Amino acid sequence: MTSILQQYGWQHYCQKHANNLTEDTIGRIKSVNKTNYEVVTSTGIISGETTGQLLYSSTKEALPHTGDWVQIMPYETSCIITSVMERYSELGRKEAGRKTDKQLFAANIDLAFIVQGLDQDYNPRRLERMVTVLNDAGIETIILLNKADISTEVADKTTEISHNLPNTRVMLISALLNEGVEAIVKLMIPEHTYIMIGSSGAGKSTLLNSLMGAQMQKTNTISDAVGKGRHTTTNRELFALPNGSLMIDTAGVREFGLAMSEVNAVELTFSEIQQLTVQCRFQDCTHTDEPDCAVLKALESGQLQYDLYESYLKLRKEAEHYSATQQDKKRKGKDLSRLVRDMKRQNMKKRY
Ligand SMILES: Nc1nc2c(ncn2[C@@H]2O[C@H](COP(=O)(O)OP(=O)(O)OP(=O)(O)O)[C@@H](O)[C@H]2O)c(=O)[nH]1
Ligand SMILES: [Zn+2]
Repeated sequence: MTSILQQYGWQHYCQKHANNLTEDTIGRIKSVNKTNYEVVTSTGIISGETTGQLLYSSTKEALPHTGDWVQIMPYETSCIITSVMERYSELGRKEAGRKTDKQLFAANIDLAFIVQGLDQDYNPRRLERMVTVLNDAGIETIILLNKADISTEVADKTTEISHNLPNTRVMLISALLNEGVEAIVKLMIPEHTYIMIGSSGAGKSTLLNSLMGAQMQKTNTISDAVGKGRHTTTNRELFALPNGSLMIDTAGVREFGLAMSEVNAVELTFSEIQQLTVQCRFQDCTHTDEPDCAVLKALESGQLQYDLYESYLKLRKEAEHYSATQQDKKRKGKDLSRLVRDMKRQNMKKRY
């Protein structure tokens, strides 16, 4: 019989980070509520708090987050978290109002599903941003275009996204009607951890419901072992699905700013542009004003679309800004938006 820890991916984690810890001293964070944690342990799902030392000696980022594996000391019916174990992936965003601080969403994720509705939620630029962030975090990504049942331009929109993001798998679903969900269930691997991200109203909870089937338990996830009727107000929670996989739901995530360190991630996302860049005359071409730039040529000929190029420049600028290295900082000096405007103007002149 698989233990509850195995169900929550302990063996999968051990394949990534070998260790000789025993199951009774470890746990996995299911949800976070300020300084209180819901922890999956060998004895069940219990509540926990960090030691004072961990709380006061850590940056926000280093504190336990949903999906984290932690070392614990059982204490009566709850536990004390003594340390956070090494993460194999982490997903974060830029903190509002701050320049480079990262706010973590979740840790130890194998694959991310970006859920976007084909209604007014549909926004290719936002998808590109999200894919870029996930590329940067080294997390495999699948785009789920939801609400296929009520959209009129399903084929056009799907083609547009597949064209702009050819390296990212796109799946069409209707979470509400349970269409396309079986295909998702099939590709999920037991013990692997998945996350759903997307705007409020995209259909994440509906999809989670579909994936959970009859076992949906969102409103009563707090273990009775804790004995408190505490209602969960967290917006990030790890669920064990009937298919043996784990899913983190991130309800209410509206803004998804970039917290990228790698400019390369932007290039990876815009593979259409990346393919052109190898044809530029200069290896360090910024594709903004250099002679014999293949990207600029493609823009002129209409082979490359302006909005995609603009999106690329914007994201690259953000990534460069975030990047800590001096070399990258030098490159960000150019007024890219003005440049794009000038180029558009030039193009208009040519046309008329
Ligand atoms: N027509 C249609 N409606 C859907 C579909 N999926 C979700 N909806 C509806 O869209 C609305 C929002 O869905 P939710 O699942 O609550 O969205 P969410 O992404 O969880 O939103 P937050 O919890 O605010 O982050 C609900 O009224 C759903 O019934 C779908 O495939 N088709
Ligand atoms: Zn170039």
